[in-house]
Amino acid sequence: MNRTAMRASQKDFEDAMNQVKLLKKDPGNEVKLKLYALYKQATEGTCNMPKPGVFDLINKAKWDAWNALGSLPKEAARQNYVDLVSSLSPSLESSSQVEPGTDRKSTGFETLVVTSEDGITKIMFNRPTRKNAINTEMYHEIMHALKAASKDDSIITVLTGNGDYYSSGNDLTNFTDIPPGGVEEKVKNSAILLREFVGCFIDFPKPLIAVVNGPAVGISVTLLGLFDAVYASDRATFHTPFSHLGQSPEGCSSYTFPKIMSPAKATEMLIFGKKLTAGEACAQGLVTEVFPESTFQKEVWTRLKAFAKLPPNAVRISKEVIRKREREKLHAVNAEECSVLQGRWLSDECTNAVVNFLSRKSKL
Ligand SMILES: CCCCCCCCCC/C=C\CC(=O)SCCNC(=O)CCNC(=O)[C@H](O)C(C)(C)COP(=O)(O)OP(=O)(O)OC[C@H]1O[C@@H](n2cnc3c(N)ncnc32)[C@H](O)[C@@H]1OP(=O)(O)O
Repeated sequence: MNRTAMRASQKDFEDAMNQVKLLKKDPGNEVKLKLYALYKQATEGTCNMPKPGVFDLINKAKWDAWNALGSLPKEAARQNYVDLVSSLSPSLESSSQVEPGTDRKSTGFETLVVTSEDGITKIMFNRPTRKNAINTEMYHEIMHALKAASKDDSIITVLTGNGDYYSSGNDLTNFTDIPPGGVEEKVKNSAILLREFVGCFIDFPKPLIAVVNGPAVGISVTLLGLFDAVYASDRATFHTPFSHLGQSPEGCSSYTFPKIMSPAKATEMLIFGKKLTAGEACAQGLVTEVFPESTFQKEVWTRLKAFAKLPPNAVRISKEVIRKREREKLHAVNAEECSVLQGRWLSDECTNAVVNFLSRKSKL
């Protein structure tokens, strides 16, 4: 069958939407407007929105692109969308062969489920049997997903966990995979990876929201200081046992935590490893609001959907105004924390703690 005779299925269309997020190169504004217009036409039909005002430049450009499609049928728009994405990414057709049972919305990710709807991109940690511990692949995939989310049509981005944990932090088996260059090379590369990873959170341009569905440990806690809002189930706990692990604070927490919760309270968490309940974390300002587990998902997602209806430009510009003064400082803190951690990872204190965990002699 030639392409014009083909009709893209809903599955092809969803695959194409996911593929757009994985594009390595920004396709440029003109193509992005075409994609937007075809997507709206395919999902909602003929443009039925009021024309935005002349000063709302971005939304006016989007409206113009959608309106220009006139009464193009939904099926044709869907096919044109798939064809356009396919022309941007030659690998689309082969990657649409997804293993049975794989969540189609997360095509391309091994450790995450990434979905985008109602103006919200949701990045869900998806290693529930490992308590969503972050292995090297997951560090890379989170960075990839954040970069895609920063450029997509969504208004807000949400991180959450699949299963009973939000995340148990760094996967301690990351310490076991020593390359031919030896442990020094491993430590150096790990510090580069960590710095780049945390940098993605510092620079993220849209509101970043954590939906903390259960216990959070280590780096998954420290990063919360870089989020714009943190909603937690009353089942969640917040634990940064760095001294117990022979390590030191990261994720800019050496700077953000004393500011958020006072130096003394930050000391209890970051040096003495005090585990906070969700209520305590809220009282300290790390968590925005706590919800009962029984209504957590419903209440939080209702609220987030309302946030995602706000005018996109106002939301993005407001985040920039609030965050920009601190960005340079945060990058400097991040660099210093990573440099200190390199030394810690080579210490006997750290080695012993990791060996004890991996040989099942210790748990938090
Ligand atoms: C030199 C190279 C360094 C490379 C580093 C790269 C960049 C790192 C940057 C960040 C640095 C550090 C920050 C941190 O995050 S420190 C915090 C690290 N996390 C932990 O110490 C948690 C360890 N886990 C536990 O203590 C427990 O598992 C738990 C979380 C309290 C849950 O206990 P549980 O009884 O409810 O469940 P359990 O049976 O233990 O867990 C199920 C299986 O999952 C495995 N698992 C859980 N968490 C981790 C983890 N963080 N790392 C590796 N594996 C984990 C657990 O072992 C179980 O597996 P199995 O069924 O026994 O095989």
